[in-house]
Amino acid sequence: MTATFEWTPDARELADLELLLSGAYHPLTGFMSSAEAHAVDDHGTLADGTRWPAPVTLSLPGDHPAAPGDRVTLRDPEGAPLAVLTVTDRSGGLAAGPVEALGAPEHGPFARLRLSPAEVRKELAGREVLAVTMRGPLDDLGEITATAEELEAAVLLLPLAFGEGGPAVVRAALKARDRLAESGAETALAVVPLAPRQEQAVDLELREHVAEAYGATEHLAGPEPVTLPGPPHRRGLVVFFTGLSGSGKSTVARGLRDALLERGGRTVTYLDGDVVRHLLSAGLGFSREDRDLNIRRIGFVAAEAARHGGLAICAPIAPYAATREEVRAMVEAVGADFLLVHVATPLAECERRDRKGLYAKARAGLIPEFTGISAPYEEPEDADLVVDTTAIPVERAVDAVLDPLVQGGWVR
Ligand SMILES: Nc1ncnc2c1ncn2[C@@H]1O[C@H](COP(=O)(O)OS(=O)(=O)O)[C@@H](OP(=O)(O)O)[C@H]1O
Ligand SMILES: Nc1ncnc2c1ncn2[C@@H]1O[C@H](COP(=O)(O)OP(=O)(O)O)[C@@H](O)[C@H]1O
Repeated sequence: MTATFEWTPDARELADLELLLSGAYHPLTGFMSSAEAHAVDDHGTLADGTRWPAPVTLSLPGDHPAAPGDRVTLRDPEGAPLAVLTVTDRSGGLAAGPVEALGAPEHGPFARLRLSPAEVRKELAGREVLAVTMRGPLDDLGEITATAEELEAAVLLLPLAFGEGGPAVVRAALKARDRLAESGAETALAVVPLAPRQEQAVDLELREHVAEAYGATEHLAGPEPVTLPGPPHRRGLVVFFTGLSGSGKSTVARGLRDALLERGGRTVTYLDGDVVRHLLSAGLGFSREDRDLNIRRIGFVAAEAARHGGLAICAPIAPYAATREEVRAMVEAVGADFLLVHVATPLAECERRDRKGLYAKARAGLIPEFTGISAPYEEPEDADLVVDTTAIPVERAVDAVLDPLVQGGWVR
């Protein structure tokens, strides 16, 4: 019996899916099996000997029930169905098989410029085409106009828009198109959601394949973007405190917030653990699943604040290392910095303080899954700062966090 399941691929996989469906990855029509991906890695060829530079795969956790013969509806993060994958192989943590589109995908900015290879080939039919794939601005158009003239070719700008920087690349391509038009070159433009590959040679070869699918007879790779991160005092920053209940997270986090507001110069979002649990995470308990969801929600809000250059302070227990790492990745993905502060006050001292009487209750077995007593706290191995508040006044603990922020240039 064929069963139908659901899955939401990650951003890179969704970008690959779009290219599979649009024909930009011709002759590929689906995701590769792990054997096919290895063959591509080892020999640079598909099973039939066709050259192909990069694995195009879809990860599916081992405990996902889809088996060969089943169908999986692939959805975007907002839940819109994009395609159906008919599973032909499940090994190596992957799901392989052909994909079929389900309606037209929804796009964000510059949706009207997401032309398919067939549309572009039709527009430029019968012409020599010089395709220029770009991930950053084209400062010097001389080489492009000279090559196009020599080949008597139309220019096809293919901004490779993926991730946060995507819209900026498309804006750069639109500018270049205007300047090329002024110089009299016939110019077309299509946005291609091709995520960069780590190895430059692989990336270049894949760009060439995609350009060819769009009808290119020649391909020029635009310069790599030079990303100069802004100065630290303008970059987003998340200061994420973690530690046992009673270790001093809230006290130090509040002190830091107040010190920053007194200095001025940065907008501060303070996500207090208790306030979060009353609003954002109301209804969640203290199972591993609920704690993880709580921390992901905090991370999401903090990353949104940091995306726009804000400084966010969070102070939950956050007992699990993997979840803290997820939050670090979420924050770094929006181009902001992440500072993990381990408030490493030992359990004995937290229990001695027992500010809310919770440790006594936990010892008496009245609170199940209490961190440090009957639930784990995974000590961070990746803390950027460690502060033990056992024997220091609050002001010193606050300075221990504020000083590195000033030293690092995040706060002036
Ligand atoms: N079972 C159990 N374990 C740990 N803590 C408990 C529990 N039940 C209630 N509380 C109270 O909830 C506060 C911790 O909530 P957090 O949101 O920071 O926890 S977590 O990060 O989701 O693990 C924590 O507050 P703080 O003392 O400010 O850390 C406790 O007061
Ligand atoms: N150096 C210090 N830094 C922070 N808290 C301290 C310090 N010394 C003593 N404390 C006391 O420890 C307790 C910490 O509680 P709290 O900040 O609510 O911890 P958490 O948010 O980690 O549960 C407070 O009663 C605070 O006054």
